[in-house]
Amino acid sequence: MLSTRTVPPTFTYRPNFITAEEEERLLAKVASAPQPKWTTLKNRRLQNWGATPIAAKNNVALPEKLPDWLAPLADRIAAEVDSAFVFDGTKYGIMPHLDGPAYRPTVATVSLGEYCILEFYKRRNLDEVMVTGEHDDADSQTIRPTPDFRFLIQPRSLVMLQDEMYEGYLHGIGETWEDRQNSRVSLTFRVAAKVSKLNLFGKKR
Ligand SMILES: O=C(O)CCC(=O)C(=O)O
Ligand SMILES: [Fe+2]
Repeated sequence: MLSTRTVPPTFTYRPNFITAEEEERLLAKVASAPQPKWTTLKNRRLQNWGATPIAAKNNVALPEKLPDWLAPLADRIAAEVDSAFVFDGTKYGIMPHLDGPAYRPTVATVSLGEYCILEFYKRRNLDEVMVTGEHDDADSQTIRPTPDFRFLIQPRSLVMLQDEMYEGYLHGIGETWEDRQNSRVSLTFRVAAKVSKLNLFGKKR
């Protein structure tokens, strides 16, 4: 961390939020998901569970339950969490971005397997990229500015970005050049801002 004084209070870091046994169970569940559940991005792949805001539908999400292996963890974070993304592999980092308005301004991330360096950049103007959970590393050739602050995020920890940290700062993950023992898997939990009253079959709930 470069400076504690400038970090807004809406950043939360809880080391050892889950136990090593829970971490192992979650990693096994992620690994056993059926192949079509994975979407491959440039530098990582993702699984989406629960509500997914659909950009083409003005970010309205279809209601969908979290699976049994994610729901208890989501409940421990907040009762209303309805959306989870699983990311695998961040060796090449993630460009600074905002998670965007499709979700309420809180994101909670549980890290598994490996550490990462989470970097924050104060948002300078309102035109800066707005991207949602599926954004990827499209412009990874861009030179990164120096972050305003950065944190070492350990596996099994919980990170929460809320309000000012969610909306007033871009976040990204630094590239890691050294060979690593493990790949990093992250579980990001959010609450969709707008959920449709229709279920998956187009019928009213
Ligand atoms: O993997 C992480 O810790 C965060 C990923 C992220 O920022 C995102 O997918 O929006
Ligand atoms: Fe993000």
